[in-house]
Formats: sequence, C-alpha cells, structure tokens
Amino acid sequence: MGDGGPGGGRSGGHGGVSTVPEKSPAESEQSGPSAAIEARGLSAGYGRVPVLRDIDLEVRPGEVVALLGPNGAGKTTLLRTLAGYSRPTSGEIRLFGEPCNRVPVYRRARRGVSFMGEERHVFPGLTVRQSLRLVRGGAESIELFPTLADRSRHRAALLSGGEQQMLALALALARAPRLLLIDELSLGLAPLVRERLLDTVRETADRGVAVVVVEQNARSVLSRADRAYVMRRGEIVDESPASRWLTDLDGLAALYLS
Ligand SMILES: Nc1ncnc2c1ncn2[C@@H]1O[C@H](COP(=O)(O)OP(=O)(O)OP(=O)(O)O)[C@@H](O)[C@H]1O
Repeated sequence: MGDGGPGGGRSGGHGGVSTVPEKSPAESEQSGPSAAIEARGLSAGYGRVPVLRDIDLEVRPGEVVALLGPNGAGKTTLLRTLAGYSRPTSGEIRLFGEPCNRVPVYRRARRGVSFMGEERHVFPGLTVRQSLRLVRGGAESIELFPTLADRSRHRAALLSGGEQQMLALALALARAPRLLLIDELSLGLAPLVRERLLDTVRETADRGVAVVVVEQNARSVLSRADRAYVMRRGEIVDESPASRWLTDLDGLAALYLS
C-alpha cells in the first residue's frame, strides 16, 4: 500500500503547456462513450505461462485510471500488453475504436500511445536541454518542472532519480500522447516528487489524455484518479470510482490479501 503520502486532491495551477492536444468540442462530446483503449476478455502471458486472465478494461479520454494490486498481480504485464510489447493469447484490445491485437508497438505509438516503463527512459549522455530538443514540443514541456529548467545543462545520467523521472515524463508528454501508460511512476522517489509527478499526470488527463497508472502509493494515486481497477493473480477483481477506495484504504488492503 505504499507509505501513504499526504494525498492532496486534484491540485492544478502549474501552468499549461501546449504539448498535449486540447480536446476539440467534437472530442469532448465523444469523451464519454468512446474509449481510448478497451480490452475485452483479454488473456496474455509469457511463452506458455499464462498471467492475465479474462481482463475487461476501458479507459476514456480525460480519465486517470489507477491500476492497483499486490506484487505479482499482473499490473506490469497488463500495461505491456496494452502497449503492444506482449501479444494477447485471447480476447481483444481496441485502440481508439480500432482492433489492435496485432498492431506493433511503433504503430501504436504513432496512434498516440506512450508507455513509460519502470526503467526511466532518458538519454544518459545528453543534457536535459539536448534531450528535450530531440522531441518537437520538448522545449515547452520543460516548463512542467521548474527543477528541470534549473538543471537544463546537466547530463541526464547525473540527475537524481526524481529528476530523471520528471525528464522521462516531460519527454513522454512532449510527444503529445493521447494515451499514456505509466508503470511504477514513483518507485524509489521522495514523497514530494511523487506528488509533483501525480499532479502532472492529473493535469495531463484534464487536457484530454487518457492515463493508466501503476503506482505503489494507493492514497496518492487515488486522490488524482477517476477510477481504479484492482488486480489479483492476473485478474481484475474490482473496478470502482477512486473515491470509494480513498475512503476505505483498509478495505483495499484487505482486498489485496484476500
Ligand atoms: N518475463 C517474465 N517471464 C515469465 N513470467 C513473468 C515475467 N514477468 C513477470 N512474470 C510473472 O507474471 C506475473 C505478474 O507479474 P507482473 O510483473 O505483471 O506483476 P505486477 O503486478 O506488475 O507486480 P509488481 O507490483 O511486483 O511489479 C508474476 O507471477 C511474474 O512472476
């Protein structure tokens, strides 16, 4: 359940950057019914080892969806399958309404899927500024994190873990994703950094991006999320509004152990 951070609700006010597409009126109208990503009866695993069983999941534009569950529940496997790194053994994934089981990672990326894995995706030999210049819109996305602006001439390899994760998120957002899949957002990072990253995740969704996030600190992520799926042994065992578990963290812990 993590170290229980201060939570803090859906704070905003860090200034908007134009790297993430604004919702058009038409998209706003659609954002209720049309899912950014949808999985139905999804099963997947590693070689012959089944891990995910009969997963149903849906994430709409503008939503932050938390993926919760104990170690080994299958959260990473599910994110990787949604991103295209692992192929389903049965069931269907639809991306923005289109079937995509056989669509490779790079083509999902072109359709607006961005995956942030546990390993921080930065270019160790480049400075912060050089890294962000590689991506159109990167120069603006540095504004998301004042700390990064202060470190703009530092090589990524010399940044702290938190700064590296800020850079990884800034790079992901500079690519203007429509669907952001984030694994272990704040693993090993200080609570303050975690809260800052989660605020940015919430603000990103508020600009119309669909976000799925795995985060060990349930309280912190639930305070920014709209809904949560709880996984156990490769299955989704609960789907609820985030507010339900935010007010019953003991119940959530019991569900992990049951
Ligand atoms: N490369 C792999 N090959 C075979 N089995 C794997 C592989 N990666 C994970 N698994 C197994 O798949 C199951 C789910 O693992 P997964 O990493 O998806 O869970 P998780 O919920 O993300 O766990 P954690 O919170 O500990 O990161 C586990 O039983 C794990 O041992």
